[in-house]
Amino acid sequence: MDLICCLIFNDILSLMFKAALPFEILFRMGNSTSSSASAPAPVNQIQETISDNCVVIFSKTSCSYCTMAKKLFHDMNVKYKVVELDMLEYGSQFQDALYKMTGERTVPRIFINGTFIGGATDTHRLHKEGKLLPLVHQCYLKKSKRKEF
Ligand SMILES: N[C@@H](CCC(=O)N[C@@H](CS)C(=O)NCC(=O)O)C(=O)O
Ligand code: FES
Repeated sequence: MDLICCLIFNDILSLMFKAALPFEILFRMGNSTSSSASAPAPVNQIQETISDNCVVIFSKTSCSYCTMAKKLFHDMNVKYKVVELDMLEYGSQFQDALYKMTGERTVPRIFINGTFIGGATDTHRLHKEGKLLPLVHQCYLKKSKRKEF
């Protein structure tokens, strides 16, 4: 799909969703239950999400690169947490926070074991080099060791 078309489509879709969905659902990310006044800053929410989940994909629902990244993990039978930025009222602020944390505000932004590993292209390259699954397994191991104590 043409990238510019994709981006315009992304924005239209995002506006449609924002009009249709109630405020609370749009604002919340993950299991957060706080109201807009007391919601933690995007960077803190991102930190919490990437430390709670071995694989996190910051994505947009209409983005084919994002779909490819999700499919890669799905096909490896690896559970992942997706945050669809175009479904969040403050998705753009999350992208700003991701920019601060990773140097880019593009999607997908993928984290494994709390560490940023790159976008879709980087992730596919890591997979080709046989380096992706070991990163996931490192995280599983770390979490299972924590449970032992
Ligand atoms: N090489 C990058 C390309 C990322 C990219 O250009 N993403 C576009 C969408 S496909 C983007 O995020 N555009 C800005 C936006 O949607 O906010 C990757 O593989 O992740
Ligand atoms: S928005 Fe078109 S591939 Fe990501």
